[in-house]
Amino acid sequence: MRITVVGTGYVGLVTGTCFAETGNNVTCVDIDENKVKKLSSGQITIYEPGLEKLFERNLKEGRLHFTTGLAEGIKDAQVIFLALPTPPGADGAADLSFVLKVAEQLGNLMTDYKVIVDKSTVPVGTAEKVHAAILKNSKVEFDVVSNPEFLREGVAVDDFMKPDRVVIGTNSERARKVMGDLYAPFVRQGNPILYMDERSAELTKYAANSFLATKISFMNEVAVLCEKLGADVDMVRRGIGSDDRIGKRFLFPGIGYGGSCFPKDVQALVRSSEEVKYDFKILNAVMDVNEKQKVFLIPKIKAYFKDGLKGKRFALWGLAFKPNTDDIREAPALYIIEALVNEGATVCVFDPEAMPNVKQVVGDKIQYAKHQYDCLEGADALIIATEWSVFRTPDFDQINAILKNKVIFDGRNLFDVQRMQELGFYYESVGRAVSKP
Ligand SMILES: NC(=O)C1=CN([C@@H]2O[C@H](COP(=O)(O)OP(=O)(O)OC[C@H]3O[C@@H](n4cnc5c(N)ncnc54)[C@H](O)[C@@H]3O)[C@@H](O)[C@H]2O)C=CC1
Ligand SMILES: O=C(O)[C@H]1O[C@H](OP(=O)(O)OP(=O)(O)OC[C@H]2O[C@@H](n3ccc(=O)[nH]c3=O)[C@H](O)[C@@H]2O)[C@H](O)[C@@H](O)[C@@H]1O
Repeated sequence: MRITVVGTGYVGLVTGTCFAETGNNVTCVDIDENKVKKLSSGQITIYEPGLEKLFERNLKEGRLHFTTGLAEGIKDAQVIFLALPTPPGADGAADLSFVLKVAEQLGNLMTDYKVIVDKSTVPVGTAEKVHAAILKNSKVEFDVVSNPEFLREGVAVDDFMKPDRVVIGTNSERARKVMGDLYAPFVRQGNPILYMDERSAELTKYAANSFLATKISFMNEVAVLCEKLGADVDMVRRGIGSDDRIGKRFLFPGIGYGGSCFPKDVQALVRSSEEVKYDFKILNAVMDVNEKQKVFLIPKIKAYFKDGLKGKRFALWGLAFKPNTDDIREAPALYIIEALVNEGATVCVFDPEAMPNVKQVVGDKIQYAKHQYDCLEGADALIIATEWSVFRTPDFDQINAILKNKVIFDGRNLFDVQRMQELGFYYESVGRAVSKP
């Protein structure tokens, strides 16, 4: 099939590459000239494990093309995916201007039947708005489909290639057939394509992200309670997760959910609810808990350093909002850095992938180490903000030798408390006992 993907950011590039991998001819369109230039010359623009190999192969074999020209990009396409940004507007609702602008342009450019697919995360009713925006200028038949994306950064290729489910929202039989054929190679494992109406598909995406965020905030509150009541959140997590009705995944407490999606999508669903005069109480609490959780470690750090944080030096491991990505959007580490710097502390950071992105935002307010152990030099304590694998089994002798005090504040519960006790570290984590040698 001939496919066009408009918007070649995270989702667009993964979508385009994976459809090319299953034999389709894909053109990716983006207004960012620099990005298109890089991608056309074989330079990948995002860090995503496993993507580069597929990208290079499909580019070389001529199934993947990049352009800044929308007209040229959609000329022969049977299906056009819109993978455009939907950032929060001033009131927290999703800003649809990117999507609707392209929809209006498409109306002028289309010369034969096409299926236009909303891949972006968009509020209920957007498919109808996109339809209306295209119809304003269009002289040809078309269908608009809602096909939300559920991939996670860091495992995006696997999530796209082997999805738990594919949601296709349309009432058009013609579009349903096209989408079914396109996704057939991805659902061979027996996972379903769920056909539904556009509105249900749109709400499914927000409900999924909001439910996952709720699980996380719930566990973060359980963790607080564990600390107050002397229970261990790891045990409680295992205890409840073994029940199939609850499930083991997304029960890890920590320093709050970040990233480009959970924070914005939970907020957008709350705004959508308000528009229909519904007070979504649970989600307001989920957001509240998450705000507090991002700086959960700060009071612990302040309580430890009774003489204040002014002049103290901290080593910080992990900047990305989660491991295996260089994405720092809404990363809890940034909130921790801000709080420490505001208290007059010095911070030296290390992250395997995200340091260039942090440098752009935070600049020389902090120091950047070349190696995870370099930033421990002269530090009063180590703080862990992202659970990269390289941080899970560090050389504790080296930490001990370099770090000024044997003090670790761990926002991701990486180490066994008993072991830290034996190693002689003062060690605080989330929802577990404190190791006080
Ligand atoms: N990042 C993720 O993990 C996921 C994101 N989503 C949703 O997918 C959508 C896209 O997200 P990302 O890929 O992360 O965004 P992104 O910000 O990485 O990429 C968007 C791209 O669209 C381009 N663009 C903007 N206006 C354009 C125009 N008029 N014509 C052509 N290109 C244009 C930008 O230059 C940029 O390259 C959002 O609605 C997001 O919520 C859904 C699932 C996962
Ligand atoms: O709509 C989106 O963009 C995507 O949002 C999330 O994916 P992503 O943001 O890439 O990352 P997750 O793995 O979901 O993690 C999100 C945040 O939750 C935190 N988290 C996750 C799991 C957990 O148990 N505890 C926890 O604190 C992570 O540290 C991270 O900050 C969803 O998992 C995807 O299904 C969805 O497609």
